[in-house]
Amino acid sequence: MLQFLQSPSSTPTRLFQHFIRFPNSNIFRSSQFQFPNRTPITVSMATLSPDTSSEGSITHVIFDMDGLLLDTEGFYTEVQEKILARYDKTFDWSLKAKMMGRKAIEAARVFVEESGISDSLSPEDFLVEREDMLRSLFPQSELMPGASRLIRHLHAKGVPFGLATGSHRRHFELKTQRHGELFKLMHHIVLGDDPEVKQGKPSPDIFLAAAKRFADAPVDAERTLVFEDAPSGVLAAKNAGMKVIMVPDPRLDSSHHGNANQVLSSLLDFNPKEWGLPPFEDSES
Ligand SMILES: O=P(O)(O)OC[C@H](O)CO
Ligand SMILES: [Mg+2]
Repeated sequence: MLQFLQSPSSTPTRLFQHFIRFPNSNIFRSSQFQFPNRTPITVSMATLSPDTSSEGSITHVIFDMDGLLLDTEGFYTEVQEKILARYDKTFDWSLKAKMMGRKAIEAARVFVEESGISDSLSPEDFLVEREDMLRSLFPQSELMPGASRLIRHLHAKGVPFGLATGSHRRHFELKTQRHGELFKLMHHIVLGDDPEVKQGKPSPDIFLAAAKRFADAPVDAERTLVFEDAPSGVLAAKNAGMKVIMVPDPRLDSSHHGNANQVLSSLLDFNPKEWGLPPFEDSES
């Protein structure tokens, strides 16, 4: 049974789920979720089969962090909803989709311009305003379902893996302060304020930098598998020539799924064998 978010304030309940398998073996999953105090939403999600060129070939793995390993995207949403409410505006998922995964200043520019408040609030002032609120929330960050299991599995099997997050150093430290033991298992970590990351996702900079830092670099981009939750991150991985599995929030519009090689509802659904990686020992996948 899948779990979604571990934060008690945002945990949805799955009301029902259907799976339909089509002849090309793509699986379409339709689920209805009930979020606390909200009307139920229905999510249809394609779990795309990996294309044949990726099967059996992955040698290295790169993880995104926010919204993929850590349940932190809700903090950004909460704070940005509060800021926009001051201008009698609503923060919705179409704007969220354009911001997530990006470097802070790049996301800030999108926020003030797309919401139409750039005459009243500069991107820099927006970052200052949200900073106090975020700093008090980030230490509460919880792991996403399946994150610990997957990281510990890859580590135990000797598969090289690293982290590539748009988060800058100060935020990274706050978000991971309760999860240091797990993040220490990463071979290396590339942050959004790394000098080599000239442009944030969807530029490939951060994934190219992460690929260069493996002990056995250079690595083959086509044999590198990225896990991402954000549309900008999926594009960044594809722009780097890598394979990408998207694990999106169910509220993200499914039009953003198309660029990924595979879309999963949860890291718990990942099947390493499909990608030539050692299978989990606690299940048949
Ligand atoms: O999703 P990440 O880990 O690249 O982080 C990006 C921002 O900090 C949050 O959207
Ligand atoms: Mg992310």
